[in-house]
Amino acid sequence: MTSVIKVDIPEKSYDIAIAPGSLDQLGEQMASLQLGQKVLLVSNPMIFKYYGERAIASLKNAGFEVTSYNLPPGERYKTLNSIQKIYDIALENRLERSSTMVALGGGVIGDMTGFAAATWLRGINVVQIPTSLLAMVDSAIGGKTGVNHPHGKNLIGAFHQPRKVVIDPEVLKTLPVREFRAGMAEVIKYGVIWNAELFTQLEASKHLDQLRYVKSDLINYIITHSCQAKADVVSKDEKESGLRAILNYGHTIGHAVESLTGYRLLKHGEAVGIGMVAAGEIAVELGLWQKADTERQNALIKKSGLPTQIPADLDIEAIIDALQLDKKVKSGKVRFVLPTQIGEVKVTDEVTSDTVRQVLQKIQ
Ligand SMILES: NC(=O)c1ccc[n+]([C@@H]2O[C@H](COP(=O)([O-])OP(=O)(O)OC[C@H]3O[C@@H](n4cnc5c(N)ncnc54)[C@H](O)[C@@H]3O)[C@@H](O)[C@H]2O)c1
Ligand SMILES: O=C(O)C(=O)C[C@@H](O)[C@H](O)[C@H](O)COP(=O)(O)O
Ligand SMILES: [Zn+2]
Repeated sequence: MTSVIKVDIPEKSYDIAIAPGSLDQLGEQMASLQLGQKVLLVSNPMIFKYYGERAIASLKNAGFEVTSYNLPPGERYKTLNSIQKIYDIALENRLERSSTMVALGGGVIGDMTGFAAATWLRGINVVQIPTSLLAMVDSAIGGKTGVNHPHGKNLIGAFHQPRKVVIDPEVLKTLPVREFRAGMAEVIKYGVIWNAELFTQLEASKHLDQLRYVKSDLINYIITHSCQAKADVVSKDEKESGLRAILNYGHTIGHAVESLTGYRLLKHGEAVGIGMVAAGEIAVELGLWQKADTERQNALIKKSGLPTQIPADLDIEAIIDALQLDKKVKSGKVRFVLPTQIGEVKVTDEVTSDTVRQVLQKIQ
C-alpha cells in the first residue's frame, strides 16, 4: 500500500509517496510528471552498488534516457567542488531545462543534487529518492538545498522544491545502525516541536535504537508521521519567513558542534541530538519548560542510542562564537528554538551568552 502526503505550496505542490518496493516503480512514478527525457541520477558508490541499477532499470523502462554520477560519500564532500563536478556531467550530457536530476542517497546527496538542480540553467527538475532514515523523514522534503562553507554548515544554498519524493522504506535494511540512530534525532525533533502523540508513541516503544526492521508497523508510523509534520510546516511557510524556523530545533548548537568537529566526529543527527539536549536545558533555565519534560526528551534521545553530551575537548567559547554564523541570526542576535511543552516550541532571541555557556558547561 502506498501512503501519499502532499506538500502544498502554490504552483509547486508535490507528493511524497511512501511504499515498500517503490524503488522499482520510480520510472512510472516520474512518468506522470511530464518531465523531459533526460535524467541525471546522482548517488555515491555504496548506495549506487545497492540500488543504482534498479533505479536506472525502472527509469529506462519508463522511457527515460539516464546518465549516472557518483560523488564520494560523506559530509566532508558537501562542497562547491562536488557541485562543480555535477555541473560538468550536466554539461557533458547536455541536460536541458526540462531535464531532471534524481538524488538517490542520504541527506548529503539530496542537498547537493537539489542545489545543482536549483542552479543548473537557473533551475531544472529534481526528484528525491531518500535512502537514509534522516533523508526520508527530513532532508528530501521541503526544498532546502545547499553545501557547506569551510566556516559553517549549509551557508551556501537555495530553496528548490522537488517535483516528487519517492520513499521505499525497504532500502533501510542496508543502512548502518549508527546512521539509523542519527535519523531518529530528527524524528524526536518532530515529537518535541509539533506532534506530542508521536513523542509518546516513541516513549512507549522498545528497542528504538534497533528499529531497522522495515516491515514493522512502527517504522511506517515513524516515517509517515515525520513526513506529515515536515509537510505541514513547509506548506505553511516555504522559505522560513516565520514558522519554518521551528524545524531548526536543536540545530543552533548542533550545527556549531558539527562544523567545529570538522564533520568527522559526529553525524548530523548526532549533533542535532546534542543540540536538542542543550536547547531543552536552556528552556528550563529560562523557566519556559518543565525539568520533567526535558528529562523525558533526554531519555528518548539516549534510548535511541544517540549521544547527549558536548564532546569533552570542544572549546565552549568556540561554540558560542560559531553561533553567530547560524542562519536564524537576526540583527546580530542569535535566535533559539525552545520548547514550552512536548509538541510546542517558541523562537526567542532572549538567550544570553552566559546562559548558553552555563548550559554547555553542564552538558560537556
Ligand atoms: N535539506 C534539509 O532540509 C535537511 C534536513 C536534515 C538534514 N540535512 C542534511 O542532511 C545531511 C545528513 O544526511 P544523512 O544523515 O542522510 O547523511 P548521509 O547523506 O551522509 O548518509 C549517511 C551515510 O549512510 C549511507 N547510506 C545512505 N543510505 C543508505 C542505505 N540505504 N544503505 C546503506 N548505506 C546508506 C551513505 O552512503 C552515508 O555514508 C547533512 O548534510 C544535513 O545537513 C538537510
Ligand atoms: O527544513 C528545515 O527548515 C530544517 O531546518 C531541517 C533541518 O533538519 C536541516 O538540518 C536543515 O538543513 C537545516 O537548515 P539550515 O537552514 O539551518 O541550514
Ligand atoms: Zn537537520
